[in-house]
Amino acid sequence: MTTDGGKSQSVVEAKGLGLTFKTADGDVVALSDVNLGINRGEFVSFIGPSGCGKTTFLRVIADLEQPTSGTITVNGTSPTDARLNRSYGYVFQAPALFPWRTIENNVALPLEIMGYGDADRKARIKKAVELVNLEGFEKKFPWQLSGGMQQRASIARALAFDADLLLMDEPFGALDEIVRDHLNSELLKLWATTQKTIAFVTHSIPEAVYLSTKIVVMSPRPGRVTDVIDSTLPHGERPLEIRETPEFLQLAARVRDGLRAGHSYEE
Ligand SMILES: Nc1ncnc2c1ncn2[C@@H]1O[C@H](COP(=O)(O)OP(=O)(O)OP(=O)(O)O)[C@@H](O)[C@H]1O
Repeated sequence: MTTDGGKSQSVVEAKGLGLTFKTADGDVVALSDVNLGINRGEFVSFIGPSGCGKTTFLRVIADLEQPTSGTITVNGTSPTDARLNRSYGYVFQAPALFPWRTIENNVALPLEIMGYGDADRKARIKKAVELVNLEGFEKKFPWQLSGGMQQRASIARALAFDADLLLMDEPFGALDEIVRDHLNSELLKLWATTQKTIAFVTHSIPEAVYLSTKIVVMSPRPGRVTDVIDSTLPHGERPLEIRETPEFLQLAARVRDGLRAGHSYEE
């Protein structure tokens, strides 16, 4: 296994990565021969049909699943070391906030676990809450907030300890289109401001194209990467209207072609 000691631009490096789940009904090949690099500061989206291994790949990065073949490094180390070094924040599909804790106390949770002192904790909560535009809602409970605001709170929680890498598993999948648009443009701003590296799972072609500097198209049975598209759109903030430009539509068409090629069934 090669490591770069954290010096290079590479945040995630997967080589020949495979993961087969052993189940009562036999083997399930969730990932097969995945070769992929994510560089520092990139916004990488993973798109593909249900069951193609997107979540599994994120979970391997996060050390929540163990690969059965190949290698993967995170920040130049093993995923286990990266986890112990608090190298990433994880945002789940559902907000997963504790209902009995206020927003600020939910954001505080990882900081409490990590043993940050009172003053440091307060400063970090303030900064994270500002980054997701939730000022004024710190004392509210999750159930007093809309779904979009709850998801912003869980992003704030993932940002609170300032990990360089943000893993986001379909964070806006359950939200309506208008709210999703809004959160997409906020997320881009946040990414441009913080210069984090983001790995983002989605089912939506426009979302993947709008957000990403790189789009990884995956296909199921077994989960493999069928196309890696470097975005030609400007990096950094993008107006929502960019989605009507020929360049955007061309990228979207390429993603769609990649998804079609990976499908073994009719639409
Ligand atoms: N713990 C597990 N045990 C057995 N099989 C699993 C396990 N976790 C995932 N799988 C299987 O591995 C495959 C990949 O699952 P994964 O959740 O990574 O797909 P996905 O692309 O994220 O899907 P979705 O878009 O629906 O979230 C699926 O066939 C799934 O059923």
